Amino acid sequence: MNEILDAILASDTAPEEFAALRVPESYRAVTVRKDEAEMFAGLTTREKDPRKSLHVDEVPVPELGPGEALVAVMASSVNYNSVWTSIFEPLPTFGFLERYGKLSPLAKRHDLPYHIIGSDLAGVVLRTGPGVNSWKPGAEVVAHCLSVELESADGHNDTMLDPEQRIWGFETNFGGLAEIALVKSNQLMPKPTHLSWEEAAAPGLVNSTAYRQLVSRNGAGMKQGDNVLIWGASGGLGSYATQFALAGGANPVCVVSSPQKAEICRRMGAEAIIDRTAEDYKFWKDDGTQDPREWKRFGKKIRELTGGEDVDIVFEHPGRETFGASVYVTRKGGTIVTCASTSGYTHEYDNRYLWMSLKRILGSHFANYREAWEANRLIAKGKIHPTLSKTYRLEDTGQATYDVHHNLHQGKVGVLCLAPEEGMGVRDQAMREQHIDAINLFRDDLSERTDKRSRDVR
Ligand SMILES: C/C=C/C(=O)SCCNC(=O)CCNC(=O)[C@H](O)C(C)(C)COP(=O)(O)OP(=O)(O)OC[C@H]1O[C@@H](n2cnc3c(N)ncnc32)[C@H](O)[C@@H]1OP(=O)(O)O
Ligand SMILES: NC(=O)C1=CN([C@@H]2O[C@H](COP(=O)(O)OP(=O)(O)OC[C@H]3O[C@@H](n4cnc5c(N)ncnc54)[C@H](OP(=O)(O)O)[C@@H]3O)[C@@H](O)[C@H]2O)C=CC1
Repeated sequence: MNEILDAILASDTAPEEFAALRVPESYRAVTVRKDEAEMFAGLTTREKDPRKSLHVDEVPVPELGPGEALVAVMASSVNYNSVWTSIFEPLPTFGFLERYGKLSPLAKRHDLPYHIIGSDLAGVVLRTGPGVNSWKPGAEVVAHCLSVELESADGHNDTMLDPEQRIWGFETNFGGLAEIALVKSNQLMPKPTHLSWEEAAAPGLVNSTAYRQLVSRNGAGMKQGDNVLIWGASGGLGSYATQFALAGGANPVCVVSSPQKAEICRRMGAEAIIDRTAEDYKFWKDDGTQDPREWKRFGKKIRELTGGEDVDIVFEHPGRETFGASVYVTRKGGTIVTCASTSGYTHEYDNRYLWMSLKRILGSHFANYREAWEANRLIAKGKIHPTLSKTYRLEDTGQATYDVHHNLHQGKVGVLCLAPEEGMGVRDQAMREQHIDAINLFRDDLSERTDKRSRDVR
């Protein structure tokens, strides 16, 4: 592994030298273990502690198949699906691996008693399998997390509709929170040259998801001037949705839960911000009854901020707790676009407000190949920026995941895999300088941001 790291850090290693490097037999990876899937039985969701279920194990390098690549992972990031996996909710992920394993002998490799998690990476291609021509050893890449087989016509227009669609590192094995990852080569995209490894690894999953959900014609198809209500506007998904709204000429109405998060939204350029903690909305009177007066109070607040207008689009993901309010506050003919249900997946809303006002609810999930590519291109062009706030070592992924589980984080949380420290891997310093303030906007404090500007990055 040291030889691989030296070759990457040298930054002028030729592709043929990368191809000649010996791939080790094993590597360190963050795993959950099948025999621990019941370890949190009887505990509440909040009590389930990722620090107990996530391990850093030495695992064998998987056999490389046709159309695949082995990537040396410099950095990865924590996604909320890392939280779901680590608390074995809503299902232990081993069922996904077992089902995938039935597909073919190659897919059977994924069905193991341990699951290497992680759905983002930035790193360097080490080896490619038969049939891979576009990517060579030594290429600096990021990977999106769409794994598809594409043997069925169902997915030929929109690869998210493939019946064998899976999220890499969640529904497949050999994910990105590791020193080496196995991906299909179609997941690979060029690493943005102005970003460090951990910055480049941060946007992938959430940026692509927000792009489809909000911008793409497969999602809400946001247009200039739209009012867009964004829940968790400084969180993983929301921090990209807010940027897309601002960059696309829409008006984000950002919902957050603290003055610090409100300040981050302001720094991004948003003006309409609601602190849900300060406003103390109680959309539910008890576990089974919502309070429409609270929906109305929320709607009035939105109207105050928009000059009397209702929202064209609600960017939904909290789910059960907010969904009734989201349907209520959407304007006539508007769209509630949802990709998740963090607070509970059985939603309740008053359907009269949906049909009488001709609103629509739209389901959205990750992004197809093309959308993921377009979302990464926007990062590479400096139109949309990573929202990395903090970076952990691979050994501390449990703590990093705990932070996200308990909503202690801002934006995205990064993990250094092979990268020995933050700030490495920048290839276009001039472009970085142009965007440095935006890149560091989510960093914890100003002094850290100043450090990052002046550090001599490799
Ligand atoms: C990019 C990042 C994303 C995120 O972070 S998303 C958030 C994290 N993800 C989640 O929380 C989702 C986790 N996944 C799940 O909870 C489950 O994954 C699903 C609920 C989505 C699906 O569960 P399943 O048990 O796989 O569902 P079934 O499709 O109901 O399959 C069971 C059997 O039911 C059959 N079936 C499906 N639809 C029908 C139908 N309409 N009529 C009759 N049968 C049906 C199937 O074929 C299959 O059958 P057979 O067991 O024999 O294979
Ligand atoms: N289908 C898909 O493709 C994808 C789905 N997801 C899912 O989306 C969800 C969010 O992911 P992500 O943005 O990365 O997570 P984060 O935790 O980074 O951000 C979510 C934000 O939502 C807000 N929030 C959480 N709970 C509630 C609540 N009960 N009411 C109102 N706001 C709430 C919080 O912001 P604040 O406290 O400031 O209000 C929080 O910061 C997860 O369930 C994840 O699994 C994520 C990516 C892709």
